[in-house]
Amino acid sequence: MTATLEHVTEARRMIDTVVRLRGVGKSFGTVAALDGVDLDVEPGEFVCLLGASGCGKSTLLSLVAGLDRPTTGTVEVHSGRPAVVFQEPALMPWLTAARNVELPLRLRGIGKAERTERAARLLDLVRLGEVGGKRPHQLSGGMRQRVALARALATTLDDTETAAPLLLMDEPFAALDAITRDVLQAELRRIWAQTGTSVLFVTHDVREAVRLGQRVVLLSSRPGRVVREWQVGEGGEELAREITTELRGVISSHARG
Ligand SMILES: Nc1ncnc2c1ncn2[C@@H]1O[C@H](COP(=O)(O)OP(=O)(O)OP(=O)(O)O)[C@@H](O)[C@H]1O
Repeated sequence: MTATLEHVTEARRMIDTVVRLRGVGKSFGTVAALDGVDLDVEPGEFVCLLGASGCGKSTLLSLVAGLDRPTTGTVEVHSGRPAVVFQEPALMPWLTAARNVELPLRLRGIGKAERTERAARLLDLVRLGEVGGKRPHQLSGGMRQRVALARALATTLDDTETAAPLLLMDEPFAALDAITRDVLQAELRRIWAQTGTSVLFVTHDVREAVRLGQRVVLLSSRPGRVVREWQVGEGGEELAREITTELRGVISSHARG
């Protein structure tokens, strides 16, 4: 077991980029959603993609997830199974929390004993160890989103494989109340640090981006292009103000255009 984990760590060290986008453009008919986007995500890196509504954030995430193809440019993803978490948890209502987490393992043909054990471990990781037997309607919105996160981790984390894990998150906390959102942001940072997964997190909330990301990438409005990016260090408040000013500039220049 130790040897396997060492192999995994070594292999992850050898991959220098999990996501690499070069000159990516995407058009829907006459609507240019993205244009000339270059973006890298390194193994274990937490990148927040920030932009106003309609700037192409979800489109970019769906290209990385392989749900759609770019019109121009290249999308390379070096991850065995990237997992997506959306704003809505999209759980199967007839399955318990534990069975929902097991689902991606079941689809990969992993046997009952192993998937039960892995699902229990992941539910512990998201601090839902006590509620594995409950169905989605018996859980709060925040708990349902924790189950969705555990299910995504079941998809992308794998003790026995060498591929880098990757979580793609599309405004996953936007539908939650402020207190629950605050708690889940802290939980996500803890889980990211514990699992070493790369995260590409889409948001229109500057504070959320600065709180969560190691790097914040600002997209312009239609077509979405990378305008600027920041490494997040100390002084989050000041950085949030600087990014907000830049975001407002991007929105007003779009409104004039
Ligand atoms: N399947 C599609 N067909 C046609 N137009 C689309 C399609 N998907 C996205 N678009 C358009 O592309 C642009 C970018 O959409 P996208 O959903 O990626 O933006 P977003 O930044 O995620 O927005 P929001 O924050 O509001 O979710 C929008 O103008 C949208 O109307």
